[in-house]
Amino acid sequence: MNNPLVGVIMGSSSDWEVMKHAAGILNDFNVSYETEVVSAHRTPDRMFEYAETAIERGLKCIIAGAGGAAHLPGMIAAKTTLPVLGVPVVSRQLQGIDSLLSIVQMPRGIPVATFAIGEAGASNAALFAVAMLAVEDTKLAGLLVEFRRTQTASVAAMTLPGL
Ligand SMILES: Nc1c(C(=O)O)ncn1[C@@H]1O[C@H](COP(=O)(O)O)[C@@H](O)[C@H]1O
Repeated sequence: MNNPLVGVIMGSSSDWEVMKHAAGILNDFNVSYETEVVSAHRTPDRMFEYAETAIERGLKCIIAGAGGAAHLPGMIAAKTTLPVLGVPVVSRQLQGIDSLLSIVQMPRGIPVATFAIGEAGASNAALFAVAMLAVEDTKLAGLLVEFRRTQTASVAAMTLPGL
């Protein structure tokens, strides 16, 4: 693949089961991306370096997933002006409510676009990244229209089991 356009990062390898759904969507749309474990809490220096070099490395946005005290998306957003898309990962004790609130309740001035808890949020964050890139890429825009068309057709074809 070409130089990565999207960074997909997460606080721990244990987040991969959720975050792989973002990677899967980017694969489907043939969007180049990189995946890394970066933690604001456990690898703060690496987190700063990742955010500070993101623009010069050619990234256009960063999808950041974390669970529990999920400060990673907000801290990445604090150190880069790239759009940051936050994915709350389901946590063991509080089922991801803690992750969601940690990501969504940013102070004014440092936004993080926050998605739903878990797999659907990871998929939608990637679809949102695709939509942002598609603004300047007509081929990608066409793929997005096709994706919606296929989705609409598959929902229209849904049947329900009898009683
Ligand atoms: N929320 C964060 C951050 C951070 O925000 O910097 N770093 C790791 N974590 C989260 O800790 C959870 C448990 O991690 P482990 O499974 O490694 O114990 C993960 O969901 C991770 O995202």
